Amino acid sequence: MRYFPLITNIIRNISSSLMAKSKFEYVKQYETEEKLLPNCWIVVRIDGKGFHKFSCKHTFTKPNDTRALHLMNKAAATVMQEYKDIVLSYGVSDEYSFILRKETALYNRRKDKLMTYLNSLFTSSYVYFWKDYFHDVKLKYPPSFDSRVVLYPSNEELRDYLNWRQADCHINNLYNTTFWALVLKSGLTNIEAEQKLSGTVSSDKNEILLSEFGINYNNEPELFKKGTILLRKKIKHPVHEKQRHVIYPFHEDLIQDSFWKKNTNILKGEVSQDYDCSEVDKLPELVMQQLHLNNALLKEDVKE
Ligand SMILES: Nc1nc2c(ncn2[C@@H]2O[C@H](COP(=O)(O)OP(=O)(O)OP(=O)(O)O)[C@@H](O)[C@H]2O)c(=O)[nH]1
Ligand SMILES: [Mg+2]
Ligand SMILES: [Mg+2]
Repeated sequence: MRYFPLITNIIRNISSSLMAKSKFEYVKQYETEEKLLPNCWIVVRIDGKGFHKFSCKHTFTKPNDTRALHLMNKAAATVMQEYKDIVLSYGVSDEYSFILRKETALYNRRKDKLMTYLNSLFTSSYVYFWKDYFHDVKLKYPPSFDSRVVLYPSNEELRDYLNWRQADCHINNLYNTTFWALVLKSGLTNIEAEQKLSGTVSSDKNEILLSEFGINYNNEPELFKKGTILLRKKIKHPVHEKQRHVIYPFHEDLIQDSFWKKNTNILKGEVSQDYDCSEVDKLPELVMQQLHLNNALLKEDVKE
């Protein structure tokens, strides 16, 4: 009988902790969830936090670092492979926009779920694949990205959104190309270069590039001038000829109607389209990786 008080104590403790669970659970009611409007295009745009500093710390090439841009594309392609309702992604500099088809029912269109899953998969992929693009350049600290969701009710607004981002890419790239030519090739200070460019229009910058540096801006890489459009395409595997879905990078003008006439599936909300990539040896590296091919292997296989 002398154990009785001990046992009652234990029972009291267990029951009070059980009660505590239900007593505290009311806080769950404070959670809210936002469902995105039906029948609207969903755009999730992510952007690197403080990439001005990040690019300096990791000695990115100025004004464009091809390794960094390809790493961004790899991270975005990883997101598209996971989320099939993304019909198009557009990337430039330290940002990427993901376009989900109007009808998507992914996570019941819960805003928090969509935004945080896309962002965290992008961010972890950026870190995960870092060494494949930067090799012996060590990642000095963990990068992070912000994200926002924007809804567009019409195709016209969606197209204008993408036009806006690509026009921004063009304006910034023309400015940066001229600015860094003045600093790195003519020895101007940053302030002098800024002063020289203030008040100039596009044609003035084209003229400076051509007359002072012999650079024809039109011949700059499309990756820099247009950014990257990722689309899901069905292509014929170059070796065993089976149809395969891949995320394919394009560096084209999406402001033109011709882009939308070629890629009719996007506005219809169809997630992929057949693509005839007849020039096998010109397959982008990003696609080669998805087909588990490397250049040497491909050449051998194609010869056979
Ligand atoms: N050198 C170099 N810098 C780059 C490259 N891509 C992006 N950056 C840098 O990243 C910056 C991105 O611009 P923002 O996103 O407006 O600025 P941020 O510093 O990231 O600041 P927040 O986005 O407001 O956190 C550019 O201004 C560049 O400094 C690149 O290829 N080469
Ligand atoms: Mg940024
Ligand atoms: Mg940015």
